[in-house]
Amino acid sequence: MKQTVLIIGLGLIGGSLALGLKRHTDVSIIGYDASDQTLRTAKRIGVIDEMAVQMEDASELADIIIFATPVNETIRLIKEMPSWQLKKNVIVTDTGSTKKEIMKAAQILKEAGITFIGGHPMAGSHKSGVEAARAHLFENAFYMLTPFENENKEEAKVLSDLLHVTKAKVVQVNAEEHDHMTAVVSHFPHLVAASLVHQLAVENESFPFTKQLAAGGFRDLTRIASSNPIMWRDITVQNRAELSNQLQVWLEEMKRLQNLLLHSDAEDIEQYFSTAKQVRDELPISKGAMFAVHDLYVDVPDYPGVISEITGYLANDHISITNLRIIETREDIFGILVISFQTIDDREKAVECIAKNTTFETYIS
Ligand SMILES: NC(=O)C1=CN([C@@H]2O[C@H](COP(=O)(O)OP(=O)(O)OC[C@H]3O[C@@H](n4cnc5c(N)ncnc54)[C@H](O)[C@@H]3O)[C@@H](O)[C@H]2O)C=CC1
Ligand SMILES: O=C(O)C(=O)Cc1ccc(O)cc1
Repeated sequence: MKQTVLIIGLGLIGGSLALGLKRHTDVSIIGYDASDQTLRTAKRIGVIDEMAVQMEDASELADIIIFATPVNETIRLIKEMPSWQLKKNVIVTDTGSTKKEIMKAAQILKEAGITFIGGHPMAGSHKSGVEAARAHLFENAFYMLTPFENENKEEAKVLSDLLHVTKAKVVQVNAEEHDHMTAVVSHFPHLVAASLVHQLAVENESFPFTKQLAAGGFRDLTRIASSNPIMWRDITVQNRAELSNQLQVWLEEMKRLQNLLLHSDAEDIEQYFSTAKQVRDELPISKGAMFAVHDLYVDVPDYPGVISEITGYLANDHISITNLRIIETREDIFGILVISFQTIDDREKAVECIAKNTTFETYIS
């Protein structure tokens, strides 16, 4: 039976879900966004099948309603929902980065006999907006569902089956556990990234050249500080208690580091980095999670036009690249061209394409 899915909020996550869910042949996607321009763009670039002019009217037609709005806005809309005309068996879910406050607000839906199952795909990026949406965003990433305890087992199965097509790994957790774990691996790191950028801004006043030197490590560590401030304001406000606990743990860790710096010998300092390296190296990094960048290294001779030659071959085979840089070029020897792709699949096609057209060696770090 054909399912109608209404997605409210057509930014990075709502747009990516719409594109992912379109892989179902028997699902029709209606989209709504508070921004008229976003709504029109979503229709024009084929992210949604139909535009909803009024959210409340479209909700009458939906079997599944997905809120992909900033988390404070999601709570506001959930509170309005009992006055909407909805299908009897509708399943309502969201994609918000926090779950406790959202589940608390959704009590009102439970009391009105409307099924609500919280959701959070653990994949995304610092980018926002419908133009950044990608069908493959959720591939291999965990997608957490937070149904009310001992409720909606069948509906959770319907939702999992629907989401399966995105190739995400759907798991169920409770909202408290969710907010604790995401504070550790996502929300608190965001505060640290923002604070490092603030530290650089202050430093830059006395040493303006510092900013120019902010390369590799600093950029890797602070990429997420370029995310949407409104989204992170809402997440921080909703997960304040967990974040404040994490901050306390961090301050204690910084105290330990301060002692190490001031009083320990080189061996203990090395041990600190070794333990961190070991734990970091053993992290189970999922292939598709988060903002994946798949680099391909190409040994290229240093002659004029070599880069356009390679990008030309890739363009002929319709392989999109997301970034391009050269590390180390010296006259008369091979340089290393690093090409970034959005998917592993694109990178594999690029390896074949370069092998077909050139004698340049390619390798993956
Ligand atoms: N960006 C990320 O990496 C991830 C974000 N999330 C969560 O997903 C949700 C959406 O985030 P993004 O897609 O990144 O944000 P976004 O900023 O790209 O898109 C949000 C969209 O919601 C629309 N919107 C705002 N208020 C609205 C309202 N009242 N009615 C209808 N539309 C409204 C905006 O116009 C915008 O198009 C947030 O709750 C966020 O916490 C979850 C996982 C990853
Ligand atoms: O850009 C990144 O690496 C992210 O961490 C994206 C992200 C942002 C918010 C989430 O709730 C989940 C993932």
